[in-house]
Amino acid sequence: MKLNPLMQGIETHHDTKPFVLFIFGVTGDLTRRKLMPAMYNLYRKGFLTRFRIVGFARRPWSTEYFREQGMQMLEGQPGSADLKQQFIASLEYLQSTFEDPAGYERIESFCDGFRHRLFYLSTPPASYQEIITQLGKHGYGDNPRGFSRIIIEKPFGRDLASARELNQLLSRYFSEPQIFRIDHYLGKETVQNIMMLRFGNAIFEPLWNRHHIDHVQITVGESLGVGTRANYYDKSGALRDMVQNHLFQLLSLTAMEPPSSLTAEGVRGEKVKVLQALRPITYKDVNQYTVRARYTAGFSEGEAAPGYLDEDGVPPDSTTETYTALELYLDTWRWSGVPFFLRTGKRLARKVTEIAVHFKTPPLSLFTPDLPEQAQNVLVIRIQPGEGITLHMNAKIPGHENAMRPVNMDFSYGSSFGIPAPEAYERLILDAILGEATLYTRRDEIEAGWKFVTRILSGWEKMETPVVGYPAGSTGPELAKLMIGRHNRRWRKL
Ligand SMILES: NC(=O)C1=CN([C@@H]2O[C@H](COP(=O)(O)OP(=O)(O)OC[C@H]3O[C@@H](n4cnc5c(N)ncnc54)[C@H](OP(=O)(O)O)[C@@H]3O)[C@@H](O)[C@H]2O)C=CC1
Ligand SMILES: O=C1O[C@H](COP(=O)(O)O)[C@@H](O)[C@H](O)[C@H]1O
Repeated sequence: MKLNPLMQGIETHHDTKPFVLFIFGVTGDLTRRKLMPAMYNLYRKGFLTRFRIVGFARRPWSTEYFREQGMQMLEGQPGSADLKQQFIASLEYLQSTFEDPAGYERIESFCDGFRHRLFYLSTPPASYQEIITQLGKHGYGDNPRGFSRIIIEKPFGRDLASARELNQLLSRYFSEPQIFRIDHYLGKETVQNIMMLRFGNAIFEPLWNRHHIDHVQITVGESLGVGTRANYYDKSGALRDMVQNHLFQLLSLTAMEPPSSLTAEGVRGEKVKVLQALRPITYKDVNQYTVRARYTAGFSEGEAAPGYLDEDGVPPDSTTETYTALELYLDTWRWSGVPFFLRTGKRLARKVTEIAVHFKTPPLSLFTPDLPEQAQNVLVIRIQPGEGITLHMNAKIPGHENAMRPVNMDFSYGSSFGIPAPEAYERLILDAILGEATLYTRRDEIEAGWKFVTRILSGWEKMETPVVGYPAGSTGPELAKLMIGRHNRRWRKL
């Protein structure tokens, strides 16, 4: 493959076939912040040879205006102005509403000279059905001359029934290998590294089970509040927005059995078994194994922060949770009896995503201090920020006594590799172009996750589970501390 002379000399390993990418909802926030920079960076790094990006949205933009906007979307990205102009020249605009069949009839005319097509649905979820049906009815699910793929943003449904409905609709027009359901956590380097850590090193796997592991904590904390997204978020809440997708992906990768191959089917086949092995939380147990909460006024990063109910766009009678914590069990030989504690929330003390594997304490205590918690080895996989892995262990304090204290063994991506990790969307879009689906969620995975979560949602409704408060900028509600405290364990510091 010939490298563009303006490119920065980064070696590429894949050669993509010429394709047209249709972005539905191209005037929206996701395209501006993530998709356009990701496509540009793939181009800059030499992954894309011949391509066209067609923006499909309602606003009366022209192709010229779209290109101007496109340049603005690349502000702050590396590379010369000439390189950016080269990239921008591949943009075209198709103005239409999603409901108007005439818009879809024009799609073919943007494909001249290109055999392969991708349709990216970066739109309000309420529009997915309309767009899929229109694409299907216009025959874009089939493409005898090349590939035709569809990428769908989250949220994929809002419960089991709606996720199934969406899957059924998709399957009328597209086959499973043509469908790419996005979970951007799978595009994060550190998330991909979970499998490398577990299956690329011989030392962890023998310990990775109920004989040696006491419990696992998975935390996705955010310091930001709901921001400008109340309209979407208030109809969703933390359980739907974060647990069903991102936290369940982290759980699956942590708890899965080794796949027999690294193919999409091999990996996804093992991941789905984890979700299927989750012990269901019945409505009677919902208040024991789950916590729901929302932030009240407080201080976040040194500034006064309003409570959720006072955020713009949040209805005064909202009962949406901005925090949830779960105690989960996997009914498998490997994990029987090992609790998995999951928590996620907005407006917490800091932004942190991590998986902490807490190992059992030594069977006999020989050294001081004899504090079980300190003696516990913990392997912390830091997804973000400060990407890396830390092993907490105990070491002798220098001196004449046999005293010990916890110390850390650290691996940091920044200092070990010295190159910035690509943005999640970069990797994910490239994989869709290449037809590689390992980092996308399969139909049965989505449905298994929703099945578990929908049961909790109806339990909350039936038991009228209260939404307790936690101050903005805090480490979460007291109830979550009590939940984990019942087992003489406690959450890691946020
Ligand atoms: N933004 C983010 O950070 C994230 C977003 N997502 C998901 O990505 C998707 C897109 O999000 P986002 O970009 O924020 O959404 P926006 O609301 O910013 O953009 C919506 C887009 O859809 C277009 N649109 C809406 N209705 C119609 C219609 N009837 N006909 C034609 N065009 C229409 C809008 O066009 P116009 O403006 O011209 O009216 C706009 O381009 C959502 O599913 C969201 O959940 C997922 C993770 C993060
Ligand atoms: O999907 C979503 O993820 C973000 C958090 O993503 P991260 O990459 O910053 O960890 C979350 O803020 C948002 O509510 C949710 O829709």
